[in-house]
Amino acid sequence: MTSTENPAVTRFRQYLRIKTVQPNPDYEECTKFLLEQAKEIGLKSQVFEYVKGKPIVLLTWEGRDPTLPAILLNSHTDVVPVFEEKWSCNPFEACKLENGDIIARGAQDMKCVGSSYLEVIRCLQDQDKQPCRTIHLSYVPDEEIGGEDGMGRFVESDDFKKLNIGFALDEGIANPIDALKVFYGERAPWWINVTTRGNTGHGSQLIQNTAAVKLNRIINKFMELRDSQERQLLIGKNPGGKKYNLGDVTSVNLTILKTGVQYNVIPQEAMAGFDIRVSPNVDLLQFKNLIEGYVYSESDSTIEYVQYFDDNGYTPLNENNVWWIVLRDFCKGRNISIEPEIFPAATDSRYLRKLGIPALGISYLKNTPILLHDHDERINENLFLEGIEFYTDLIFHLANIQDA
Ligand SMILES: CSCC[C@H](NC(C)=O)C(=O)O
Ligand SMILES: [Zn+2]
Ligand SMILES: [Zn+2]
Repeated sequence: MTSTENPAVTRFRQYLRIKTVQPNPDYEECTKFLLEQAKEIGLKSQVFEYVKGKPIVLLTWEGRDPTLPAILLNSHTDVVPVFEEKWSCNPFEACKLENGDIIARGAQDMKCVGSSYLEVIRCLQDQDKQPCRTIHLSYVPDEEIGGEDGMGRFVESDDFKKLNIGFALDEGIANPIDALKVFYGERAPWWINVTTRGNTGHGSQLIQNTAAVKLNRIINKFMELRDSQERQLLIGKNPGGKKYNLGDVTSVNLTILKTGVQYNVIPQEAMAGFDIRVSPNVDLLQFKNLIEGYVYSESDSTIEYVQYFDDNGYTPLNENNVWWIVLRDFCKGRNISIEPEIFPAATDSRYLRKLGIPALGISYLKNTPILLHDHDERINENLFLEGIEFYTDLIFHLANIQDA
């Protein structure tokens, strides 16, 4: 006998089936779906399109006291590409296994969260529990490719300023153990191209100051920096005596190398691309001077910032942060362990924190393998439903905070 599926799960699976996959996400279909949901629930909806074809869907449930700063529940609508042949079923069918696992691209990152937010509003309305603060649900495009045309543009707009956001929730990551990750900051993503130029000639000679020789010296400096950070991660302790997490150190990775035309011709130009993530413990200006010093120590060498974020501030988790206190005590009361950390990669929260808006990243994915961006990304339907209960009570508490 087949049991009937919980309607929340059915709606979640519908959302997963919309192919918002980069590089050509179907944002039109996605917007249609979200607006239908809003209509069903009775939420006010707005669509902002600061960049053509990249809609930001904003759904609003007004609170009992709309003069109080509002809560923002943010999620991105795009998902990363798939290697379909590596999946055990079609990543855009959202198939469900006997054990309740739902397999789909976006199941963890982060349509489970975006769906849960909608279900939270349904639940609170069913329970006749209108909180005092207004709740906005933002569904933003392009997070997976940097978010400049999504959250980046949104936070700069008057539409955003009018919302008077006091606190935001955004994505987290799965945790294989029985605890929730809570992200209160992230590292600044810098993607750089280092280009060197030098003498050319016959490949049989020992010509001085070639582009490759210069680039090699620069790469070595970056690699020494990488080694120091790796050592800190593996054996170091922070000033509080705790082991470092990845988010606490700065990562440097050589990810692109380009040069050469023919074996016996010394190339006149060489390029190295690095993915650097600058920890919130680091002064950004000093760090910029340090790496530019590496590059400019070689003649005719340049640095280009392909991705650059000039803020690595975080949301302090102290007694003055009433949002954090409520969240921490809420989890404690429910016997849910939490692990506060710095997110190692980049999320849309950085745009909010840069404006001074406190933002915490939580995906209700405990006891779950980390499968974001991986093959067979999945979430169990029972965990998804448990997450809705969690978010419903948590968001109700947060949206009823009086003094913040
Ligand atoms: C710098 S924009 C790219 C964003 C992407 N975010 C994640 C979560 O993978 C990253 O950190 O690589
Ligand atoms: Zn994500
Ligand atoms: Zn992602």
